[in-house]
Amino acid sequence: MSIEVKGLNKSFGDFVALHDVNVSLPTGQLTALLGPSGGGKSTLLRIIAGLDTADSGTVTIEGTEATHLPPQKRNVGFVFQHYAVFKHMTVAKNVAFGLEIRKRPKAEIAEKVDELLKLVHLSQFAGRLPAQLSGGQRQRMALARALAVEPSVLLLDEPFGALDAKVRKELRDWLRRLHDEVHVTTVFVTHDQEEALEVADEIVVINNGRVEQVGSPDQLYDEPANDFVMGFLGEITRLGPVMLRPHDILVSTSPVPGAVQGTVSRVLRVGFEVRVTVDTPDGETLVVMTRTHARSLGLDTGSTLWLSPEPGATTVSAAATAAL
Ligand SMILES: Nc1ncnc2c1ncn2[C@@H]1O[C@H](COP(=O)(O)OP(=O)(O)OP(=O)(O)O)[C@@H](O)[C@H]1O
Repeated sequence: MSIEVKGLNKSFGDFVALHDVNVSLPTGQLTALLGPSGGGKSTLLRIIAGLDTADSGTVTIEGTEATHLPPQKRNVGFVFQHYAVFKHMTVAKNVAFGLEIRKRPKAEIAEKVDELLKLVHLSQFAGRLPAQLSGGQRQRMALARALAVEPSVLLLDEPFGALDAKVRKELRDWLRRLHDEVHVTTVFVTHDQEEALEVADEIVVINNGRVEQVGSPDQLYDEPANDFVMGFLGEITRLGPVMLRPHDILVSTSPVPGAVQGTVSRVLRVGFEVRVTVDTPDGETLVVMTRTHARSLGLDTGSTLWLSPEPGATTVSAAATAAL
């Protein structure tokens, strides 16, 4: 294991930011810490980096007990959303910085900087100042700088958070490719489920200071541990005793044994999908997504429908979801 976090607790005054957090992250993997704002993702990352201390619990990095080690002794590289770059230094100098303070030989530094700038596709900008780069280019420079000292672990806190959607998506694909090339154990924080599902090998879902589930994108999607995980990864709706995805509901215009009966209150066509809002006799409103054109089913406001989960649909119990 590259990173082992055991029994971690952290409070700020009365506020519990992390509650008995346990995670094991294998070497070489790209892991996302995913969850809503304020859930504790950054606090966990900062404690792994050594920028913050836990009230109790341990952090082990590559087999070394690191709980009380200062950041510079942990062999971690980090990149934060509001990158701290040296504004007066060129891109090449920024990347070389960590190696220079470690007093590496000049030739070795030059070679390493060259190699890293190639890796992040910034070779032609080596002589520019950070202010002369775009936001995405600056983040790539920050990644090259973090990688320069060959950390055993790379920690990224919403590294693309401040960038516009298109650049964000490009950098996301690029990070995945970079990771496939370099294989350094990487942990990144995101509140964007699509980003986590697309990029990560493994996702740690964190909410209210607790780990809700750890798993591959497929595991989380196909076997969500609870309604929170399922709802955070996409839209869910309640159908009788279960929660499920709106497109996993079978619609019938004639009675089906065991199905939930309801009345259509709205039909909305969005491209190839039809979103049908249905009111049930016990006062619930749910949304069904169907690709069949509503007209072919004869659906209209006021129609009666019978709804049941598609065979094989992923469902979680609705018992604990009263608070949703
Ligand atoms: N230094 C601090 N003092 C007091 N409270 C703090 C401090 N740092 C974090 N918190 C609180 O701890 C909780 C978790 O914060 P954290 O930054 O870890 O969340 P997050 O999941 O990373 O959220 P975001 O995506 O918004 O960054 C928040 O409610 C935050 O207000």
